[in-house]
Amino acid sequence: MNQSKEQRILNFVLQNAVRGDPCSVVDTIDKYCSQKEWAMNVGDEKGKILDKTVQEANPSVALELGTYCGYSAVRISRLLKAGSRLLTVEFNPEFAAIAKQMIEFAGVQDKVKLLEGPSEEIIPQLKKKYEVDTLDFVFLDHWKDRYTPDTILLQECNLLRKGSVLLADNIIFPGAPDFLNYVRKSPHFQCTNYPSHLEYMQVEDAMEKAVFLG
Ligand SMILES: Cc1ncccc1-c1cc(O)c2nc[nH]c(=O)c2c1
Ligand SMILES: [Mg+2]
Repeated sequence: MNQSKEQRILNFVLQNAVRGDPCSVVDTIDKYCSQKEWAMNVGDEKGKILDKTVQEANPSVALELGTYCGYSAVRISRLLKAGSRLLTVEFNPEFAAIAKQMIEFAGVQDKVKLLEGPSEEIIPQLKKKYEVDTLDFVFLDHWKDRYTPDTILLQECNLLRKGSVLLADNIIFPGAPDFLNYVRKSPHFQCTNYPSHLEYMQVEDAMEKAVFLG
């Protein structure tokens, strides 16, 4: 049975990155996906915007929607202070299996909890099942059609507090026009746009930061 692209990415990391070194895992994925096979990791250019936003938020509890191979889970968790945690949600079981191994190889498994299933089912479970009070940071990088309903669901579940930071990938490509419209028109969010490029390509993309105002 021939391997998936995601398995090939993981194998390249296992053979070329340094176990327990999150930066080397991130750099090795970027090397493979820029030189060998494109894949939908946030990448290094938008990754630097993610880094700055995470460092500014300095979250105790962070949520990622869309784990994929674990690139941004490793990238985010490497910046978390002691005792902080990242919950990352992946719907696709094959991707979740790859990400689990990627997270363990990077040595960040004590900071990262990988939750497998649809975001609309997992978000309502965060308070009771995963002992979340409120979320300090949310990275939206799953499916563009879920950005708006999941942002509404986070509010309905009282998971956001004054100052909670949402950061959304792929605002231009593939694009999330309804999400952009929703957060920019809402009196409950203060928005900032960060122009960038699609990972590993010279195609325009952008990230949008939306800070919840309560
Ligand atoms: C897959 C793809 N093809 C061409 C252009 C862009 C994409 C693309 C890029 C991403 O960063 C994505 N992030 C999360 N979820 C996605 O579905 C996704 C899709
Ligand atoms: Mg993306």
